[in-house]
Amino acid sequence: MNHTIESQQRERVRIHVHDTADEASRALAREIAVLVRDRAAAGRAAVIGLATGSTPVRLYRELVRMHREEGLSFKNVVTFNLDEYHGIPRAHAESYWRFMHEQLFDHIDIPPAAVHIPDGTVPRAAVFDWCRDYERQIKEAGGIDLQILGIGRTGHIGFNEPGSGADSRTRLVTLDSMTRRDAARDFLGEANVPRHAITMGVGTILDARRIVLLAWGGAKARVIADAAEKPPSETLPASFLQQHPDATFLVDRAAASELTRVRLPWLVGHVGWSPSLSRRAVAWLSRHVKKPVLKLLDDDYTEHGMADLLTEQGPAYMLNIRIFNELQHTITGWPGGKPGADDTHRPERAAPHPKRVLVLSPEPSDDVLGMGGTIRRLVEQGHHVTIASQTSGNLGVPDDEAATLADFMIELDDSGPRETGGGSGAALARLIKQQLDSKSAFDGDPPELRRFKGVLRRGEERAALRSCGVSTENIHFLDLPFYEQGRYRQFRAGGADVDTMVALLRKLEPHQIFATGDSEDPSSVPAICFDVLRQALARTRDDGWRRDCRVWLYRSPARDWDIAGIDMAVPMSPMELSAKIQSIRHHKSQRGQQTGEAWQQAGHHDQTVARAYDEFGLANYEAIEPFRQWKE
Ligand SMILES: N[C@@H]1[C@@H](O)[C@H](O)[C@@H](COP(=O)(O)O)O[C@@H]1O
Repeated sequence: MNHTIESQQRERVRIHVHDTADEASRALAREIAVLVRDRAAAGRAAVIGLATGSTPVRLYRELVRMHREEGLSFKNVVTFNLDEYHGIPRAHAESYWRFMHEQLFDHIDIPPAAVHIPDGTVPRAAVFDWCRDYERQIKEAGGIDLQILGIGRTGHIGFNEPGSGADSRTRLVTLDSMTRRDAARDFLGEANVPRHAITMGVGTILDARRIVLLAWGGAKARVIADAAEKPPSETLPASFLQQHPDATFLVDRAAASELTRVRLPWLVGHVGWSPSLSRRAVAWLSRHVKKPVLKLLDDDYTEHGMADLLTEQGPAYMLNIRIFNELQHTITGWPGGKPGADDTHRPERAAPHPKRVLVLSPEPSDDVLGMGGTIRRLVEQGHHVTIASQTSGNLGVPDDEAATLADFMIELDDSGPRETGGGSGAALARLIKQQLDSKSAFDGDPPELRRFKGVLRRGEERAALRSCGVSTENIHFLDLPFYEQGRYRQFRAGGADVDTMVALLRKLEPHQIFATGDSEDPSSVPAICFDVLRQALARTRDDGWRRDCRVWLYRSPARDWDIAGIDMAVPMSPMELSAKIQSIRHHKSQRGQQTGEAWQQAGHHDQTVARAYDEFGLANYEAIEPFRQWKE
């Protein structure tokens, strides 16, 4: 394994970091095209192992484009898919069979007989023989030339969960609880996620001549670093790829962010100590040696590879105080700026006051989850707060929630048209009930049902924001078209989405924009919403109001932030935290979709940030909502 340079010395597998997932996907598509064409020229088949999930979607789009625009033919291609849920029919909306056809096979000229996907409908008693036959077919095809992989947060490849050995073969497996939780969104509730799957084994995968594992977004960063830098072990099946002679991880910047060369570069070579890197290093050291910053000694620095930082910016006493002050200055109870105060060391400017503040929420509940406490403060401190929910979020509403509301409306109507007015509402409710009754588990919702579910989320959003003090006329629902016309993993934002965003920005001319989703999985709703904002900001770059506008990022509910990356920390008292939790609980349709309710997670994350500030030697708050300033 001689591929590493100094900064990559901890990496036990080849890793290519691309700026974006699109760029990485295009690079892999080019590699596949070369393989396919070379084999065609030699009169031979190219055997490719394929993966499902959000991750390879961009790759498949690019291959379809190459087929349509560049004449890339798949007539000599044979494919073997990694895995499939067991116990769901092919027609199920979430079957991998359907996924592969919708994403790729229906759009290219691959012969149907050349496509192999594990069969999730094989009866339990026949699975063992079926799996052996799958292995035989792979061998007969000459083995896999190139295997494409995604990675689950448990470190699984295919559905080889922790505990899968390096010599495991194609078989029936039980899904891990984290994997089922991650799939809960697609299946509208964890309870609907199948418990079993058929998957190629780790050994089957390792037999491929070349392997490329793809990963995008910050949620994958930890598992990518572990899979690349820790010794191979069954607890993290992707780590076995280290033992393969030709395996590559192809990742975007966000997914690379936990690699030692990115997170702790001073441990693997000489670095230039920029202010932000010094801050990160000191925060890390304090956590690592479990000492508040003001107690760090020169020896602590030198023993942890930071002697040159001391030489440049020390001694420890001076450096400690400087970083202490920097982090101290991120804390503010005035997220819109403190009017009339000296703002030299405050995260936000004092003037103008009040500010026009725009809070963007990818789906209706993201705003209160990420910054419910801060929204309340901004309103209390007299700012003009407008909230815009970018998408309707209707895909996130379980059927039974819609049924409950429809029943309620029908009941009102049945109890006497005079009192209720009767009429169109109840007629709609009856239509919704009909649609729910006749809907198969395999299909998407008809447009009326989606609108109805959207209305439900609007009601919840208004209730949640009302409890934060925001008045109803300041709540906008953008219903961005990419979401209304799409479904999970198939979203595609376009000009109409950006136009909507630009129109809102120009109407409000905000001094502050709060948004989220910047380093998420690029096919997730928050990431697409952020990208739409980014494009709208690029289009309005020369508008006069932009000179006085700051963009703040709030944290997505699923992840912790290192305190060194926080530019503004808004503390909450125990009362304020419980008020925030009450606001979140108004999003009733979102409850019970997974173990660990959203409000518990949000509270837990805010308390984790507060604890990190405390352990660093700053004030001890109940909870903190963190923000980062975004720069183009
Ligand atoms: N069986 C699939 C894996 O093959 C995939 O890699 C993983 C990650 O999915 P995503 O790409 O959506 O993050 O999900 C599932 O568990």
